[in-house]
Order: sequence, then C-alpha cells, then structure tokens
Amino acid sequence: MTEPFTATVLGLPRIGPKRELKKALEAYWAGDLTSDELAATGRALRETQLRGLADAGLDSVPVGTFSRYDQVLDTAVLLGALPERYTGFADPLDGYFAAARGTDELAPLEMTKWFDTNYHYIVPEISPGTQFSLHPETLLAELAEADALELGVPARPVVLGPVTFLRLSKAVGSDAPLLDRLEELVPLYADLLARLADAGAAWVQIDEPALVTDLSGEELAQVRRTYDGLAGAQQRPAILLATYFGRADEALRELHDTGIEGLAIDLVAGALPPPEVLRGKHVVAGVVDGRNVWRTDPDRALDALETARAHAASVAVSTSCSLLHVPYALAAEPGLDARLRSWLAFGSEKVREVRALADALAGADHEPAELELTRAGLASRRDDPRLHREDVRDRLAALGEDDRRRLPADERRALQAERLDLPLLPTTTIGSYPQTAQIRSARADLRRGRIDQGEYVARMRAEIDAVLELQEGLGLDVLVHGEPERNDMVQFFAERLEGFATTSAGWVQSYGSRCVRPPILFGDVARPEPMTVDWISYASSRTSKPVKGMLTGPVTILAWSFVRDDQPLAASADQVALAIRDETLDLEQAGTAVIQVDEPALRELLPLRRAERPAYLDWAVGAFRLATSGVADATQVHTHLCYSEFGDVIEAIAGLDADVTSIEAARSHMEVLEDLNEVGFDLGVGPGVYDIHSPRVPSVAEIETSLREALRAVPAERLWVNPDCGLKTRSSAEVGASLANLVAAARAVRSAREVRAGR
Ligand SMILES: Nc1nc2c(c(=O)[nH]1)N[C@@H](CNc1ccc(C(=O)N[C@@H](CCC(=O)N[C@@H](CCC(=O)N[C@@H](CCC(=O)O)C(=O)O)C(=O)O)C(=O)O)cc1)CN2
Ligand code: MET
Ligand SMILES: [Zn+2]
Repeated sequence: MTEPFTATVLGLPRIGPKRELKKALEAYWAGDLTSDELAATGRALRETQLRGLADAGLDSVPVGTFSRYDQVLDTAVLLGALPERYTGFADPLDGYFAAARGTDELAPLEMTKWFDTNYHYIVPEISPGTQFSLHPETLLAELAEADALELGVPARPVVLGPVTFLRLSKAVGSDAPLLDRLEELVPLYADLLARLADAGAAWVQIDEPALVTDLSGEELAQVRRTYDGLAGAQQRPAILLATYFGRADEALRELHDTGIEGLAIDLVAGALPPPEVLRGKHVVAGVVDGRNVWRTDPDRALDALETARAHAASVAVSTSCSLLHVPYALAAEPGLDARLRSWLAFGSEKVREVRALADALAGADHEPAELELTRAGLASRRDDPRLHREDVRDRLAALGEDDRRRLPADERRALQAERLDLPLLPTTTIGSYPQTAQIRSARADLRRGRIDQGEYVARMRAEIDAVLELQEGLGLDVLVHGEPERNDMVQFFAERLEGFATTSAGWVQSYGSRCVRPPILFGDVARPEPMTVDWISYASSRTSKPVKGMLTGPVTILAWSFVRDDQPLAASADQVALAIRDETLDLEQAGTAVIQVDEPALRELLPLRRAERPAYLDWAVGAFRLATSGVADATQVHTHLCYSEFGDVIEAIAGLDADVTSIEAARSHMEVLEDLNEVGFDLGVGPGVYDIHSPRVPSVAEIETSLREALRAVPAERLWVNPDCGLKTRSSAEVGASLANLVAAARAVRSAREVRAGR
C-alpha cells in the first residue's frame, strides 16, 4: 500500500487570517480589483498556509479546500453541473459568481446550511438535462502550485465525493432520486483519480460527510456500487474516504471490502467504528476538534488513537473535520484573558496539537511541549470558579413546568388585541435595517478610541431615528429599532453576558465573503445588567406605534457560538434562556408590548440522525419557552425562523407557542403554512413575502399574490405581513422600495376583504 502518513488536517480555512479573501472578493465584485489580482490574493493565502503546515511538521497536506466562494459550488463546476444559465459569461469566473450571488438579471442558486454547521453552501441544481462532464483544471492547478512550493511534504488533493454532492443537490424537473445518477458520476471521478495519479498524488481525500446521515438499504447499496467503481479504477491514488460530523458505521461496514485504503473518522462528533471496519485500513483519526476551540485532552485522544492502532493497518492523527469552522490563530487575540487562552486551540494551535499527538503516539521520549501546555490549561479549566456558579445552578434547579408555560393562546390573543389595536394583516419587519458603512465605521471608531461612548450612542440614536421615520412614512404597523448597535445578533449578546468571551479577529466564514466571530461559551451564564432596554426604550419614546423588543433566543445563541464541551448543550441552553427571560421582563417593565425572540438556528442544530431528534427538539423548545414565558399574557411574543426547510421541525415550531411566528417562506409559501395547519398551529404567522437575500425589489402585484395565496391556508385574523428575514445586508434604496410595495400590497388585500365584509 502507498506509504501512510502520520499527521494531517482534513481541510483549511480560506477567508484569510485578516479576511484578505473577503476584502479581495468584495473589491472584485465592486469592480475595484481585476480577476488577476483576485487570483493573486488566493495564491498568496494558499502559499502561506501550506508553508505553515509543512513547518509545523504535518506529513501530508490538503490541497483543493480553498474556494473563491464555496466548495460545493466548486464541485458543481468540477462535474460540469453548473446550470446552463450561468455558463454563457465571457469570463467563467463571472458565471461562477452569478451562480453564487445572482446578477441584475439572474437569480442565484439557493444557499443552505452545511450539515449542522453555521457555514452555508450553494445548492447545485440537477435536472434531467444535466450532462455531467469533468473539469479538473482548478484542482490540478492548485496541486501543481503546491508541488512548485517544494514543501518536502506530499500534497493530498481533496474532493467532495459523489454521494454527498448528489445528496446536497436539488433535483429540478424530475422526482427521481438524485442518487440514481451516481452511476453517471463514477466514470468522471475515476477519470479524475487517474489525472490526480498522473499529477503525482499518492493519496486523494474524498469527503463524504453525507455518510453520517440515515441511509436506506437501497442507498447503502448505491454507495457500495459507487465505491466499488472508484476503488476499481485502473490508475488512481490511494483513497482516503473522509466522513465527519457524526458516525458513519453502516456505510463504512458496507464499504469495507471495496479496496478503499484509508478512512478519516470523526472521533469528536462520532466514535471509532467496530474493529472489523478498521482492519487493514490506514485510519486518519480525527481526535482534534475541527469545529470547536478547546484544547484536546491528550489522555482521551491517545486512548482512542491506541485503540485505533490496535485494529487498523496504520494510524494518523488529524482534525475531526476541516478547519473551515474555527478562526486561524490565537495569536490574533491578545485581548483574551490569559487563563481562558490556555484552554483554547484555534487553527494553528490545532495543527500543533495534531503533530504533538502524533509524536506521542509514535512513542516520543519526552511528552511533547504542546501537550504539556494542554495539560496545564486543562487543569486550570477544571478548577475555574466561573464554570460552576451556585447562583446560576440554584435558579435552574428551582425551575418547574410552570416556568415554561403561558395562558392558553386564545386567551392571550384577546388580551393582546385589546392592548395593541392592530389592523387586519399587520405589517412589520424582522429587526435589522441596513448595516451601512457609516454604522460599522462608528463602531470601529469607538473601538479605536476615536469617539467616546456618548458620541457612539448619539450616532446610533440618529440611525434609530432615521429607521423609525422611514417605517412611519411607509405606514408599517409594528416598528423595530433597526439593530444598528449590534455587530451581530449573537455576538452582541455574548459581549453582555458573563460566561461568554468574544474575539476581536476570530473570523469564520459564514458564506461567500461574509464572516462571523463566534463567541466562546466557557462558563455559567449570567446577565449582569439589561442588554437592550435603553435602545428599545429610546426607540419607543420616538413614536406612538409599538416598537418590538428584539432578542436572540437561547438555541441560536448556542448554535452560533463555540460551546462548552463539559456539560450537555441542554444545560447551557437553559442558562442562556434564563438570561433572556430576565431581559424580556425588563423590557416589559419598561413598557414594551411586543417582544421578538429570534430562533433562526432552531433547524440548524437538528441532529443529523433521526433517532436523536426528539430529545433535541424537546430541550430546544423547552429553552425557548423558558426564555419567553415569564412575560404577562398581554405581552405579545414573536419569534423568527429562517434559513431552512421546516418540515422536520414543524411540531417544534408549534411547540414554541409564540404568539406570532415570522418564517422564511418566499420560496415555498403555502407549504410551510399547510404544514403548520397539519400540526394544529393556530397562532399568528408571517410567512415572508419576499426574499431578502436578493437585491431584487418585489412588485406590489407579486406580494399581493403571495398574500392571497397565504390566505387560502390561514385566516386573515392570524396572518402577518413581513419580509423573509432581517434587512441588514440590503441597501437603503432596496429596502425603501421593497417595503413600500409590501405595505401597498397589504393595504390592497386588507381593503378588498373589508369591502367584501361590507365594512
Ligand atoms: N453569527 C451569525 N451567524 C449567522 C447569521 C448572523 O447574523 N450571525 N446569519 C446567517 C448568516 N448571515 C450573515 C449575514 C451577514 C453577515 C455579515 O455581514 N458579516 C459581516 C461582519 C459583521 C460584523 O461582525 N460586523 C462588525 C465588524 C465590521 C467590520 O468588519 N469592521 C471593520 C471596520 C469597518 C470600518 O472601519 O468601516 C473591521 O473590523 O476591520 C461590526 O459591525 O462592528 C461581514 O462579513 O462583513 C454574516 C452572516 C446565519 N448565520
Ligand atoms: C438571521 S435571522 C435575523 C433576525 C434579526 N432580528 C434581523 O432582523 O437581522
Ligand atoms: Zn432571519
């Protein structure tokens, strides 16, 4: 067999340690950078990164996990599966970006979450007319580029596997299962393998995270035939099949005797499969968490590595998944408190951990220095009083069922109707208004000491005034303050809660050029003081219309943070929920009649395996209800959900028991509403009437059509009118025009009904 390696990582971040790629992309899109300059940015990032890995002592380095936008879209290009409408561009790069982001004329492909992460991939469309063809030029060029660096370490090309590619794609124009098309892809992948072998690759990594989801017997058989085909290819590198984000035992058992040489296994989200599955294989053991930021417990890791070694042909140490999901390096965070820092590993620290664990496994004479550091860090973490606060624990222990329950919905509805006096089909927006350069630079000025807190507050209040004036002018019914003071809907709260740390440069790619800095939940959660009350009270004081209090829910705060690994997520969720509950009570006290608690990530955290879903939904719904059931019955609780298909969580949505739920629906309007009807949902609902992810301004007529369609599923008394999601990524011009049409459409439908009702 090909010489096995000992230390590697499964994939790499690409946005750049200082978001160099983000800035280059946005400059290119703005017409301020040439495609050559954009390419040079990518090349420089890849070179620095690969040299870093080689210097750190990895003996196999991944190539091909870079992307100008997204790796699934790249795979569609690799396989010739980009829909035809994106292929006529003079520069193919512009077609690629058109598929990713759309143009004035063309809608982009859909975007959705990559498994249970906060990364979004572009959803390829496969139609009966799609004719696959191989386009390996980019991958081969990156491989050649890596070889030219003469790192002295073999480069290992990485591709997304055919099963996962089809599993993540969307079928259009046919109901036939997409996996039926695996047989068309086998010869292409076989051809690709031959080209990679020709180019000198000893190993190829084929990523198949879809194998950790539930697969039917028929699907497993298709997977089997696919890998029989690939392993049987005439000329090819050794195949490392990489699964991550869970256990893939059924598939790995099925594939054991296909002739695949290596298995990369996630030992953080998953576990070692039975010994017979490992037998004869090169096992790349993912003991270093690629998705979280804690240092790896050396004893537990070495235990797992030794067990793997007892059964496998050889073992390498690796990360559990790509490092795409963690920030580049702790070095960029000198501001984190020293004790917390000693518990943490970002990307480059993880690479060092991998090497050190591989040395320890190989029987190094001395404990590698990196592991000594880890042991010291872990000891101080265990003893830190911030991880176990009696005040927080006592409060949680005293909770009962009544703390997660409100009056029956119809009784609340009557009380709220009286208090709010809203028209039929009330109009509202989801919370954020455009996060302009002006707003962001005010925040940057505050950070750099160029303005003081008073000046900052004054500028944000001016933004709030402008947004309120816009909404009043447009005639919206329930107003929002626009969230100008929030750098991010999760980070903002984490900065104000004890138990969380936040970073200044810990950027992680969310989609395309957009990034987030996930907070680090390290301890028990408490809220030292109100977080949003001053802003909301200010906004309320400026208008006679109701202004929604605007909070992020416990599930979403956790989903978009790095979370504790020393207690169940459910326990952390209740702690965050209590802090949010306290905030709702303070908002109410200050006179707020409508409070929205966003849970866009409710669907995202849904376990990949069906068997684990009920338990998750139970605690997730419980945490939301804990956060929202403290307020009086006359206070209207809203929630907002987006980013996904809701089929699997529809009962949970009803279980949230929010008085009003705004829900992304521009793509499949009636479907969500009918699904909700099926579970007996009888609360307020605002199916988004236009897609905020596109710059397109929807016409009055099309919004009216949406509303009339919605009215076939929902009585007017329960229907709200709102966009799909917040407006922070849109321009002010788009927002003004779109909302004017939204209000006009709502009014038209309203008065048509009133005429009919003879009012
Ligand atoms: N955490 C999280 N996850 C999420 C979402 C979300 O809202 N939050 N939504 C979905 C994803 N959608 C997203 C939509 C937009 C952005 C986004 O716009 N991100 C911004 C950064 C947002 C931010 O942190 N802004 C900060 C910092 C802004 C910044 O870059 N400042 C410059 C200076 C700017 C200046 O001087 O003008 C700097 O620090 O260098 C702020 O406003 O304070 C970006 O990539 O550009 C991210 C995700 C799902 N996951
Ligand atoms: C990703 S959901 C966003 C909800 C938030 N209130 C906003 O309007 O931006
Ligand atoms: Zn949303």
